[in-house]
Amino acid sequence: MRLTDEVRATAAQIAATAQFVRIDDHALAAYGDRLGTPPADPPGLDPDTHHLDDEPERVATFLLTLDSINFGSGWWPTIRKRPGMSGYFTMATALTEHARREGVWTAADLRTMHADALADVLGQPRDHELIALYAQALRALGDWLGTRRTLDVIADAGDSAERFAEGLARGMAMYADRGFYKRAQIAASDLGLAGVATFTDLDRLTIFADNLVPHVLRCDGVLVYDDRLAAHIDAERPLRYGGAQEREIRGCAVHAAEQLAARLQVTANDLDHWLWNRGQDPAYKARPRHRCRCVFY
Ligand SMILES: Nc1nc2c(c(CN[C@H]3C=C[C@H](O)[C@@H]3O)cn2[C@@H]2O[C@H](COP(=O)(O)O)[C@@H](O)[C@H]2O)c(=O)[nH]1
Repeated sequence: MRLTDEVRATAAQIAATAQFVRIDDHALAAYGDRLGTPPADPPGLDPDTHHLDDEPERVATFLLTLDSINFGSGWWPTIRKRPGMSGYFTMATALTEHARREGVWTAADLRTMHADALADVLGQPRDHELIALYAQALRALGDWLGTRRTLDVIADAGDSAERFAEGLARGMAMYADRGFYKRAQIAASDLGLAGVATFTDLDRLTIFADNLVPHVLRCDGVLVYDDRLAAHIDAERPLRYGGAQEREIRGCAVHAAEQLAARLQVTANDLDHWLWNRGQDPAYKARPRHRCRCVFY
């Protein structure tokens, strides 16, 4: 089964049997009106926080590096965030500044990545467990790239974002987010957004099941958590990766988004950017969202 079909099937299965999370069909039906018109500007990577002004090979390697550490939301309360920046943008900006100062890391640099050096680049404590996981993820990326150029790895996927995502998920355990493949899919999407990949099947991608898009849907009444789960999250207690509650939050979000995308006649990929950027609003950030310490989001 193709990767995105597996994600859609998993989400439908989870939604059909969920005990702790449900999709409110009335809120879903009315959500288009609540969302209003789609954002005027198409999704794009912010050039201030992403290293895009470089040779295509270096931009591609930079984005694959960034998306290989595009996780940690379960640790966000424990990291040093930059003023006014979310966890993701704290890490993306630090990596961008390093790339502009020292150049983009090559696969050989990645293979020998140490937590101490990475912590210094990201402005984080050297002994933080998330940084050790980031260093492990970057060494794995260096090994996976081997002697290949990033653009050649992209070319090997032809014009298919899905095939590229399948290659990441098969090649690196830290991308094998079974049933959701959030980072494998967002990596393909980001390479497309940056124009260093010309994928023609981005409409096959689902939303990227992180912890912010489900939170936006919950705040907006489309997802309803049972009282105990809601209290657990509102008390900022963590959820276990792969546990029923964590899977139901992500699965119901993916399934609701698939229905919403069809109803609004937008791609799930565009809907993701719409909802994720909606979630940057302080009103959403002010409410606790689910926290899960894993290497997938
Ligand atoms: N579904 C979805 N999840 C995304 C992104 C992005 C960034 N994508 C860039 C590309 C285009 C956009 O304009 C962004 O500039 C990060 N994340 C996830 O969010 C979480 C952190 O959030 P916060 O606490 O706010 O930093 C964390 O799990 C991270 O993995 C996205 O686009 N979609």
